[in-house]
Amino acid sequence: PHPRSFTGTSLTQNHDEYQKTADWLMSQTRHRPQVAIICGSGLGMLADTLKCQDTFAYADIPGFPQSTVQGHAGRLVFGELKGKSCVCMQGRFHMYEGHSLLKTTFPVRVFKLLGVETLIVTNAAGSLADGLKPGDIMIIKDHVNFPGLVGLNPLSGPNDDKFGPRFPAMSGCYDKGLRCQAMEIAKELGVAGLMQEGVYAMVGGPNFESIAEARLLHRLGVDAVGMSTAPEVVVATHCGLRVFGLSLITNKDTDSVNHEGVLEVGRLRSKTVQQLVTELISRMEINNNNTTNAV
Ligand SMILES: O=P(O)(O)O[C@H]1O[C@H](CO)[C@@H](O)[C@H]1O
Ligand code: HPA
Repeated sequence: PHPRSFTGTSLTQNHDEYQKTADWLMSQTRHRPQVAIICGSGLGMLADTLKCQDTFAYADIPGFPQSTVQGHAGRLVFGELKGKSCVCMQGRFHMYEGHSLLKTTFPVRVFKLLGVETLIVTNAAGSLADGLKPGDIMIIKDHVNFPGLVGLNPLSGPNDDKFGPRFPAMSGCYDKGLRCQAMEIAKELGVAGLMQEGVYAMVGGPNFESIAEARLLHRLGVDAVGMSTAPEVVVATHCGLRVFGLSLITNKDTDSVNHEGVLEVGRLRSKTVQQLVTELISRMEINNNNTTNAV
C-alpha cells in the first residue's frame, strides 16, 4: 500500500496471519508468556528486568510491522519476571506512522494466541490536568479514543468472532483490581506523591496539540493526551485480555514540548516505572498456567 494511504484502509487481517506469527514465535522461544508489556516512548528499559531473555527484532518476525519512531527500538523481548513469563514490546506502532490500525494492534492478538492473559500498556503523555506535572505517573482509569469516535477503529470491518464479539463493551476496560494494587505498591515504594488516576485521550498526531486543542481537551475532562494506547486497549478488551495502563507525564500542555524532551523524562523516571511494573507483575494473580517450557 501507498505509505500515505489513510489509516482506516486495511480493514481485514486473516486469522491465520496472527496464528502464523504466534506459531513462529512459539517455535523460536520456550517462553509461554502470561503477561505482555508495551513500552511507551523512552520506556523501553522495562524489558531490562526480564531474565533468561529471548529477543527478536521486529524485522525478523513474520507478519510484524516495523518501528519507525526514535525511542522505540523495535524488539520483542521474552523473559521471566518474578516467576511470571512475560513478553515485552520495546517499541510500539502508531497510527501516524502510516500503519493501518489493524497493524498497530497486530501484536496484541498475537499475544492472545500465545496465551497472554494480562496486557500492561505504558506511554508518554502530555498533562492537561492541574495536578499532573512532568515526571508524574498517571494510572489510566479510562480513555477517550478520539480516532475511534469518528470510525478509525481497529475493530472496523468484518468482526473476527474467534477473538471477540461484534459490539464489545469498553466500560471497565482498565482493571480496577490492578489499579488499586498499583496504588498500594506506589505507597510502599514511597512514590505515591507522583501518582494519581486519570483519563487518557488518544489523538492522531504526529503534531503536538495546538494551544486551543489542548484547552478543548482539558474542558472535555481529559487529564493526559498522547498518540497511542487506545487502539491496543480496544483490541485487547475485545479478545478478553485484562488491561493495566500507565502514562508517564512528560510535559505540561503544549509548552515547548518536543520528542527529545519526552524521551528525557522517560530516562529520568525509568527506575520508578520499572519498579512499579515489576512489583505489579510479581503480585498479580494469573489464572492460566502458561509457563516457560523447560527445553
Ligand atoms: O504513546 P507513546 O508511544 O509513548 O509515544 C508518545 O510520545 C510520542 C511523542 O513524543 C508520541 O508517539 C506519543 O504517543
Ligand atoms: N501530546 C501528545 N502526545 C504526547 C504528548 C503531548 O503533549 N507528550 C507525549 N506524547
